This record gives sequence, C-alpha cells and structure tokens, in this order.
Amino acid sequence: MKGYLKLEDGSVFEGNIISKNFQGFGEVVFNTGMTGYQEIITDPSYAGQIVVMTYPLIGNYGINKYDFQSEKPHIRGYVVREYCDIPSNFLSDSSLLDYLDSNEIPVLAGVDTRELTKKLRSNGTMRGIITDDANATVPDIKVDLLKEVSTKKTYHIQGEGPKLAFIDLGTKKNILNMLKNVGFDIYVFPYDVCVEDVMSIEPEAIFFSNGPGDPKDAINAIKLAKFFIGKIPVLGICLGHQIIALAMGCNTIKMKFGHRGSNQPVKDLMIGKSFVTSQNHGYAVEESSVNRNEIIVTHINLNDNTIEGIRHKYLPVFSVQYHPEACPGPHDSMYIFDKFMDITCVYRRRSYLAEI
Ligand SMILES: NC(=O)CC[C@H](N)C(=O)O
Repeated sequence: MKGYLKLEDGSVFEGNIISKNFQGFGEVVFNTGMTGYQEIITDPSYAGQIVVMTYPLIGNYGINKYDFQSEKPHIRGYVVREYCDIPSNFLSDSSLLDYLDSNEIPVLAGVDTRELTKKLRSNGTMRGIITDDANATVPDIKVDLLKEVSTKKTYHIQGEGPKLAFIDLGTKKNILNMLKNVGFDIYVFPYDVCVEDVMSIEPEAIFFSNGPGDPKDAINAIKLAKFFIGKIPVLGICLGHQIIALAMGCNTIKMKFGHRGSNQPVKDLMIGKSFVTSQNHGYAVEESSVNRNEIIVTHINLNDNTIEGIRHKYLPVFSVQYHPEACPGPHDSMYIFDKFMDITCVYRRRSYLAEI
C-alpha cells in the first residue's frame, strides 16, 4: 500500500507501507549502522522515535533469539530504503517484518532515505508520522517514556562481587550482562525508586542506565545521583551519563540531529587512544556548563568534539555518553566495566580497612 512519512516542516516522503499497522508517529531520527537492526529496534532508548536506517538494505539476516536488547521493540515506526524479505542466516528464527508485525510497528519501505537523512541533518530532528492518509497531520503528544520502559518491580541478579544498585531507565540487556560478567551482585530498581529503598540493600556502587527522552525529565534519577555521588562509586551510560552531569551541576542540550550508529569515533583523553563506538543519543552535556575545577572531560567525539565522557576530579564518579556494551557495534571500549569494578573494589577495601 502506498504510504507517506510526513514531517513537521510539511515535507512528505513517499514509500510503501509493508506492515500490517500503517500509522505511527514520533521523533524521526536516523541511524548509520550497517548492521544491528535487531538491537536497534529493541533498544528502549528509541521509545517515542521513528527510526530511519541509512544503510540501504535491511532485513537480510532476519531476527534471532540472541540479539534482543529488551522484551519488545520500542520504536514507533521504521523507515528503510529496501526491505529484504528472504533472510539468510542460520540463526534466523523469523523475518524482521514478521517480528515487527507481531508487535504492531509500522514499516515504510522504498523511501529515499538518503534524501530524508540529508533533510534531518540540515533541518535537525523533527516530529513525523507514518501514514496511508495523504492529509494526515503530525501530532505532538508527550508521553511518560521512562514509565513505559523501566522495570515495574525490583529484581535481583545474583553475583559474587560487590552489591550494585542498578537504576533501570530503559536498559539494554547487554549492559546488565556486562556488569554481571565483571562480577557485580545486581539489584535492578525502577526509575522512580526512593533513596530509602536503594539504601536498604546497602549498595557498594550505583549505576544509571541508558534510556529515552530528555534527561531533564528524569527528575527522580537526578535526585538519586545527587544523593549517592561522593558516598559510593557511580557509573552512568548515555542517559545515565547525562543524569550524572545534571546532578553535578552541568547542563544538557538537545543536539541538532544527534549521534546514532555503530561508527562514531571517540577519543579517551585520559589514555590518548581513540575508539570506534556505538551511540544513540540526541542530547549532550553542554561544554560551557562543565565546572573544570571539579569535573574532567575524559572523552570527546572526534566528529564534532562534543563531550562523550566525564569524571569527577576527586570523587569516584564517571560516565560515558557512548555505549561501551556495544550491541550493536564494536567491543573496543568494554574496559569501562572492568574499570567500574576496580574502583568499586578499591572503595570496598578502603571501607574495610577503616573498620579494623
Ligand atoms: N541511549 C540513551 O540513553 C539516550 C539518552 C537520551 N535519551 C538522548 O537521546 O540523548
């Protein structure tokens, strides 16, 4: 069926609606990854967004049971140049379209995604609607994204190491896997958990996850970060990084079109090495808001010099804007998780020594 992607500036991109559902609206963003569509569509940070893939052929390796980053897709719509409906991969259990159809996600194929991406790059991210109705207008509806993607109940992932309070703002599964692999004993809390409930497990470290939306909307998480900074080691990834920055007095700003893909170059200024990283963010820490007497910028993006990581000068707090857990993307910066465990162990030994 003929369909359209209509943008808030009035522009219209034509294509074919190949899904069962033919209506969806959200913020239209583009991702430059050549592979990794299964991880992207199930990354809860994309909640509220229509994702445009710049790679021209999507669907060719199907969907498998290993690469999900959450229980279901969180995107509001999917836009591709060419959809491949004959997946070829020994791990594939279903086609991408069957999976998206079973979750009622609208898919618009046959779109000039190069032109669309150029538009989003020059005008900035815009709201849009996928529709079969040439007269449809682009709605502007705000929903509580954190409530939608965070865990409803606290749960425990047993480990032998230090106790970690994990604030789930819509986490990707591989972040939990990585923290489990380095040995943390993890308690996963909902986004609106109170300080007292987190304290009840006597955490030795706290983690703030990735997640959707504007970091300034994560009011409870910012409050938690303010409380725990300086008390126990703190790590944040992506939304978690932005929350930690806000808690330490920095500001965050909306970027023109963000960074989304598996090929973003980042320099670790502390060790002088550059890495290719996986990213998915539309907000960033504002450089001029960083109080350099207290905070060190540890990582920058080599495409546009924006901040990709910070740490406190004296306190055990650090965070990265990119995704060291990959999924999809390169595994080059997974050392971040070992570093977090090392710092937590140093603090554990210190408090042990202080007691004897
Ligand atoms: N992946 C994330 O955590 C994204 C963080 C935030 N929602 C942003 O777009 O910048």
